[in-house]
Amino acid sequence: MSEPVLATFGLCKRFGALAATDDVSIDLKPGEIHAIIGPNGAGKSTLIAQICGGLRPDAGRIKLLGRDVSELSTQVRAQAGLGRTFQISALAMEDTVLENAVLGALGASSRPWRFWQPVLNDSALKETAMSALERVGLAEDAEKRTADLSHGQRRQLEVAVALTLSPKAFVMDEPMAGLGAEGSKQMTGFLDTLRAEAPILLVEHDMDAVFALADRISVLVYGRVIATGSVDDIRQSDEVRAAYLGESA
Ligand SMILES: Nc1ncnc2c1ncn2[C@@H]1O[C@H](COP(=O)(O)OP(=O)(O)OP(=O)(O)O)[C@@H](O)[C@H]1O
Repeated sequence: MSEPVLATFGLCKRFGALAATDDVSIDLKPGEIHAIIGPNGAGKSTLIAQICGGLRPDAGRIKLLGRDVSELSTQVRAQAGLGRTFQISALAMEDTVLENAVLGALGASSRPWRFWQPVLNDSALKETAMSALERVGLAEDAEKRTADLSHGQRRQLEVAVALTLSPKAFVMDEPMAGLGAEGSKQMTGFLDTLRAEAPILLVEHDMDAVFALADRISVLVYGRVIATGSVDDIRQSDEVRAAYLGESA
């Protein structure tokens, strides 16, 4: 069986008396999309923040490609291959599409920040950024102001920014949010192709997308993983239906 690209071991995070994540051990295997679902407040964002380095776990470890990254900063984890997209856009709206992508590529660059040279004159960074924009179908919009993109295009740009880091694993927080039916369908198709590049840990409320994409689903309820399995396993689980799916049925 193939080694996981990303794995958590017993992650815990408490906010006062509340266990936002409680002994969460999940993994992400090469080529797969592993979806994390759960009701509002289940701990999904807390889990992602711990994996990506924004929140320090009270207990537990995180490994990326077998390397313990638990003590590393968000930026170093990104440079080590953790590609992240956010629930709320982290793009600079007044900058162009290309500038946003170049800034992403700069995060991956191991060269020191050459502030005497305008970033956009760095042809290597620009090339990396343009090739990421091409991958997501935004090359023709490179000179547009990011604020002038549609919501769906901004989501694609976020993926392009993550792509500039040549990620070994993606962690995506609700990439379908606000996209509408057609946009979700397009993004679903895109993520389906992206898994060949790097596996995706996908937090998503859009169950059509989750059921279409996920190789495995883990269900988080009150900070605990109550089930992990295939789409069929999860759909047929009485425990999951009672705890989660039943809510919206
Ligand atoms: N900084 C914080 N301080 C206190 N409580 C917090 C903090 N962050 C999250 N929580 C609480 O921890 C629990 C888990 O929150 P989290 O945002 O991780 O859930 P979620 O599954 O991502 O929810 P949603 O689907 O609504 O995004 C919630 O009860 C939330 O109120």
